[in-house]
This record gives sequence, C-alpha cells and structure tokens, in this order.
Amino acid sequence: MMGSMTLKGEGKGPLPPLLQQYVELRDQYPEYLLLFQVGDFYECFGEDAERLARALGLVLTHKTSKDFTTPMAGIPVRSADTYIERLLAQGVRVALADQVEDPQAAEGLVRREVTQLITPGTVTEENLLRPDANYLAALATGDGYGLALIDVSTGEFRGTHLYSRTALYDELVRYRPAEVLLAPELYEHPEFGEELRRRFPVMLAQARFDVEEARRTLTAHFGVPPQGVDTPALLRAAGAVLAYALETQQGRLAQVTRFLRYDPGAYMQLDGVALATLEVFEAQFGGGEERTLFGVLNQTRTAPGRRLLREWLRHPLLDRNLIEARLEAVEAFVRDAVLRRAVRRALYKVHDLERLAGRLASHRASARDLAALARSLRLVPALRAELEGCEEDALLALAERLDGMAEVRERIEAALVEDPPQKLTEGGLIKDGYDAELDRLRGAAEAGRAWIAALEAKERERTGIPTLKVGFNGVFGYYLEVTRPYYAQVPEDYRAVQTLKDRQRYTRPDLREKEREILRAEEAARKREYAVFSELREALVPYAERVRDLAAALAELDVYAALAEVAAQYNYTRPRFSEDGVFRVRQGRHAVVERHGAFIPNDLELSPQQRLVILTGPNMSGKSTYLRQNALIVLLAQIGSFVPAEEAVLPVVDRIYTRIGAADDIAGGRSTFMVEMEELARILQGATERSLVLLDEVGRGTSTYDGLSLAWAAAEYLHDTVRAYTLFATHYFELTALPQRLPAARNFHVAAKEEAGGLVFYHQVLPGPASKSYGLEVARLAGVPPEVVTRAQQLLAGLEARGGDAAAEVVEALLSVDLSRLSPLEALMLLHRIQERLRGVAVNEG
Ligand SMILES: Nc1ncnc2c1ncn2[C@@H]1O[C@H](COP(=O)(O)OP(=O)(O)OP(=O)(O)O)[C@@H](O)[C@H]1O
Repeated sequence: MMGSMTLKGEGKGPLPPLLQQYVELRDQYPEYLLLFQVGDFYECFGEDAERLARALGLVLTHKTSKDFTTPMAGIPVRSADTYIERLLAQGVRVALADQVEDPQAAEGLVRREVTQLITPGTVTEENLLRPDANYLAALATGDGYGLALIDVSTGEFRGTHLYSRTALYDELVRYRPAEVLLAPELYEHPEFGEELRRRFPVMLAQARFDVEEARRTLTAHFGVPPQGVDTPALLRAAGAVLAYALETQQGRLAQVTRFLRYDPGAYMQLDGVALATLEVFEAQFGGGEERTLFGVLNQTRTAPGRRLLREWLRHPLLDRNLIEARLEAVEAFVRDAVLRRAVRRALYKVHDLERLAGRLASHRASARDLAALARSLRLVPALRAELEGCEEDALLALAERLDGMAEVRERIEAALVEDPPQKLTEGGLIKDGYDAELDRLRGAAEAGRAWIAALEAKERERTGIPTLKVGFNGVFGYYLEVTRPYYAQVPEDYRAVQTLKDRQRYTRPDLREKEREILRAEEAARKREYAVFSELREALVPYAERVRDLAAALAELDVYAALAEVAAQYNYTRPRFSEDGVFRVRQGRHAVVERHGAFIPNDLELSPQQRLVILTGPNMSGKSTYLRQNALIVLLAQIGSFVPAEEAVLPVVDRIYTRIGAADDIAGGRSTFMVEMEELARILQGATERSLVLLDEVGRGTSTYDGLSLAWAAAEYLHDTVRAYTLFATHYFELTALPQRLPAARNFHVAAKEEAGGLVFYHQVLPGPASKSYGLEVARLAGVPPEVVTRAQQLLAGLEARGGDAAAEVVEALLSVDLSRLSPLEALMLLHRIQERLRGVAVNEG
C-alpha cells in the first residue's frame, strides 16, 4: 500500500504530531475512510474531512496549529453508529482508529490503532445490519466468469461459474450485494466496470485476485484445498472475497465453514430487467415494500425465513419434483389452519438463529445470544410434536430436521440466568449453584456485606447512639455516620473521615478490611463469571453447525407457513403443471395490484398451438397489468407458492423475459431506444420454447414505421423461430393483422366502453382486437366539437388508405430494383425517394 504522507492544508512547517499520526494511519488504509478518535469525537482531516462533511452534511471546520491549518470534520463517538450506517449506505468503507490508551496516563501523544474495519458488505454489528442477507461479492475472469459471495453475518459462502458477462451481471443483480470486489480486468473494462460502479459500491482489489494467493487463502481457511471451486475464475473470485472478508474481520471468520458451488442453470432465469419490471423486490415508481411481490408474500415470522423467501424469489425452480415438494408443504399448512397458526405463533418467538450460529462459530456469541438460543431451543420439541401430529409427509421430513439439542439447552439453562446483561465483564451472568468457586466468592462477598449490615445494630447498642447509621459512598467506601447531638458518645476506635454540617462520618480498621474483602471477592467473582461464561461459550462452538441446520429448517418451515397464510388469506390456488405445454389461467389476478383496490380477474389460454397473444386496448385499460400478472403467477408457481387465480395449469418455464414500458436507463448515456433494442435483442437471442416473453410497446422509441416494422418482425420471429409463449401488448393497431398470417397467434383486447360521463375501463381481457378509434372517442368524450371529430374520422380513413398505398409502393419499388445495376448515387436517390414517400405518411399520422 502506498503512502502519500501529505495532508491538504496550508502552512510551511512540518505536520504537528497529532496530524502526523493521523496521516500515518490513514495511509495504511487507503481504501477506507479513517475515523480518528480525538477524545469524544471521531475526526477526519484534509480531503477526507471534506469527504465526510459532504457525505453526512456536516459543518466543515478547520484545525489550526502554529504552522498548519487543515479542514476538519467529525462525528461524536457516542452516536457514531448512526453516522456509520449512513456512510455504509453510500458505499463508504470505514476504518475506526481508536485511542488505545488512557489519555490521562499517556506520555505525549495518545496511542491510536485501527480497531475495526467496517464495510458495507462485511458489517457484523447487529445494529448496523438489516434483516436481509448482506452480501459481499467478488467477480473475476478466466475462461469465463467467476462470482463468489459471502454473507459474513451468517457465514454463508457460495459461488458459481458463468459463461457470459450478461449472465454474470444478471446473477449479481439477483443478489444485490452491498459491496462488490472486482478483479482488475473487470474494473478496467470500459462499459462493464462503469455500469457496476453506477449500481454498486465497487472496489478494485488487485492483489487479492492472484490465483496462487487465492488458493492459499482458501486452503489456509478450510484446512484442505477448496472443494467445489473448480474453475480459475471462480478460484480467483472465491479467494478474493474470502481474503477481504478475513481482513475486515481481523482474521476471525470461523463462521464460514463451507463453500457452496451452485449452478444457476438449475433455476429459472430472471434477469435484472425482469426483476425490476415485475417489481419483485422493489416498486418501480416509488412505493414501499407493500407494492412489491416480496412485500405481499412476506408473512414470515423470522429473519432467516425472510431471507430464505428472498432467496426463493431470486431463484425460482425448474425441477418439477422440487416444486411439487414445496407445494405439498404449503398445501399441508393451507389445509390445517390450526397447525399453521400454532407454528407461526411459535416461530414468532424464535430468534435469528442463522446469524446467532455465525457469532457462535466465530466465538463472538454474547450471554444474551446464548440465552436467546436456549429460549429458541425450548420451543423446538413442541413445534416438532405439532408437525409430527399432523401426519403430512411433507411436514414429517421437516419435523425430523428440528433438532432441539437438549444438551445445549440444558447446559445454557443450568449456567446462565434467564435474562443476562449485555456486558460480559460486569457479572450477573451465571446462576448460583453452577460453579463452586463462583459460589464461594459470591458467598465471601455476601458474608462481608452481611457483617456490615449487622454492624449498624451492633454499634447502636454498643454506643447507645440511636441514629447511628452505616452508609456507603464512592469516595470513602463504607462509613459509620453520627449526627451532631451524639458526637460526645463516639467511641475511641472510630476515625473521622468526613465532616458535614450536622453529622460526621467515621471508619474503623476492621470495617476497612471488610470492605477490601468484599471488593476483592466481588472482583474475583466477576472474573470467575467471565471465565465460566467463556468456557460455556467455547463448549458450544462445536454446535454452531447444528444450530445453523436448525435455523435452515425453521426458515423453511417459516416460509411454507407464510406462503400458506397468504394463500389462505387471499384465496390462492395450488398450480398444476402440464406436460403438453398447456398454459391456462382462469380468473387470474395481479398479486400486488389486487391488494390496493377492487380487481377484475382475467383468463389466459396458451399452448403450443396458441403461443402469441397480441393485446390491444386504450391507454390505462390494464394491458401492462395483465401481462405482469401472468408472469407473476408463473414466478409464484415455480417458487412453490399457490397463485392468485381460480385455476392455473402451467408449463415449467425456463425464463421470464420482459420488455415493458419506459425502461429506466440502466447503463446511462444510451438512448431509451437503444436500451429497448438491446433488451429486445437479448430476448430474441435468449428465449426458448419454454420461455415466457412479455413485450409492451416495443418500437415506441423510434419513428412509427421503424417501430412498427421492428415490432412486426419481432413478433414473427418469436412465433416462427423461437416459439416462446409471448404476450405482446401494443398500440400499433396494424399488429392485429398478425393472427391472420400466423397460425399460433391470437388477438385479445382489454375492454373499455364509453358511457355517459366518460370512458369506462372494464379491465377485462376479451378475444379479438380492440376497437380502432379510441383516440377519437376519447376526444369526443373530452368535449371536442362533433364536427371536428367527424372530420378527424374522415382524415383517419384517408390517411390509413394512403399509408397502405405508400407501403405497397415502396415494397414494389424495392423489389423491382436490380441492385447489381445500381450506382451508389442512384441507390442514395432511391433511398431518398422512399423516405420522402413514407415521411409524408408518418408525419401525418404523428
Ligand atoms: N384487472 C384489473 N382490475 C382492476 N384494476 C386494474 C386491472 N388492470 C389494471 N388495472 C388498473 O388500471 C390502471 C392501468 O393499468 P395498466 O398500466 O396496466 O394499463 P395499460 O393499458 O398498460 O396502460 P398504458 O397503455 O398507458 O401503458 C392501473 O392503475 C391498474 O391498477
């Protein structure tokens, strides 16, 4: 790491010692924003001060010494967490340089060390973490692309090998990592690196991606050469991500015990565009979680359940047996509402055992963690009995995985008090009767306190002073207190320590001695408690893996029960899967839209003989909603959920592609039309017979004829060559002619009618094309004078006729040209004439 040893500021002299220390530490961590403790504040200086002030909206001040002035900004140590959280959210990596000696005791400059590295992708502090998984990702190349991900909070470590940059990008978008490490070749890639930088906090991590280095890192961590890391690209990614995680955790990463190599080919392909347009995790036009598919499904009761549901939504299944197995479990809970309620009530009290297992494995579990573990384990036997009692095969298998670990629970219960304090060093953790030595020390302290408690009565009797009191304060310790009227009766063995207005306080050698005894015993007891606790914690480390397995089983249970709850509450049905390619939804609904108002259900019938639906209808009639609702039904079915419909018979779909509405410009700088065409290209290249393709308004971003021709050609290609299930919503009325030529294409429209007072949307999808002249109807309804509307109708008819003529003329002209005899100039002139002819029409059409 290079050090610059310079600091932005003004002045000629050398840096004052404090700033010199700052710069030295800062330069050791060039990838981080160093927060430098100065008393009650974490400070930044120079450029970093400006950066901090900008990021958090702080006032920038200046640190001025004799020879040097530099910008300064800081945050209070006490409330650092909230500020750090905001820094992390902006993708800033933070290094905390704390004072590591008592400033009062220090000679000269207080010693400071970097005690914590906190980065968006590697935080473990519970108060900085959201319940969702927090992934750190690393990407590298080498015969393809390697992607590795770690969630430091749970110890999950997984990765895969991909064959294209697009696939890599899609996979990355599914996980939405909090932080991304890039190998240099990707970091420097002109478009890709740029695109990633726009979407994620990205970091170049040169050295960590070295192949040999990666192998060493993995082997050192697992003790054996890495299993499942089977390509150079994946090796580099996995090594880099692990090295970086280790670095931020100061080498403590025992919670990472296995690497999972997974195959994205085992799951339905859902790219970033589809996830976004279907609003699976994020609502497109503002709106919170309740406007997303995840939001309406998330009836989970535990954090691991919530994370698992997200994982299922990211990765819908392709294997029918696996899907049916999930559906079995969901159905069991749909049928048995009593069981469902009981399970959900119990789960509510279960802690986040997945993260707890992570802390247990890495020796960081607190007393509260262990108490929470015991409380959670206490719920397991009843839960298990409940499931076993219901005699559903799908749930019996799950019941078997509910491992109550009685020995762990008993051990914790025997040792720990029910509600231990957060701090481990202040005592109050361990029950009486658990450890003989601790009992002895507590006994000694107790005996001392009893002796003192008895002293008051004894001394009152001996001295005859009725108001004599034994008290305690922090400065003098225990004392005997006598009020003024009795000063004369104070015995000789009392030694005055403090005089107040009307009373005097005394001590005595034996009282002093007792006090020391008590303090010694208490101190020893605290130490002993910590030792006993540490021993308990160490003894439980080997169970971390079993706790994690239990957490996984409970998470699954949670998701089944949650999906069943949604299904029961909102009247979903179990989807069935067809062998023959039939795709039939009766009375389907949009899972999210229906939650926010009355909803009109609609049917959809597709099959190999009816693959392409051309959907027309006026603006706002519900075309997009219809497209999406059917995609969501497919998606839900393949995660193993019931679906919002009266009946759903579905093929297993390998991909869902969407090209809907105004695309948010994902890559920046490209025109909307370019983005649209790139998406279209991906669909046409990637879709298969088993894909579901949603196209909405394709071709809108360009001139009418360009757009129409592209839409037309794309529809034909999807119909003839790709043969995907395609729903094509369009404003190009011309496309309704397609079904006459394409045997597996059908027209549908969304019904709307004019009624007194306005255009009424029925949101009902019916066979046949839409009525053509909605624009004019709307104009009439809006109060445009009838003679104008009538005239417009005439013009429309004329223009349509001419448009048809123009196209025909152009085609004829093109077909009759002998290209081999055409000079470049003549070709240009021909093109010009064609353009003029078509423009006359296009402009008129507007
Ligand atoms: N089946 C339905 N039942 C009830 N409301 C619906 C239904 N379908 C759509 N809507 C509502 O109608 C409005 C328009 O829907 P949508 O955006 O799907 O229309 P559209 O035809 O795609 O419009 P445009 O052509 O302007 O893109 C939305 O507010 C939606 O919530």
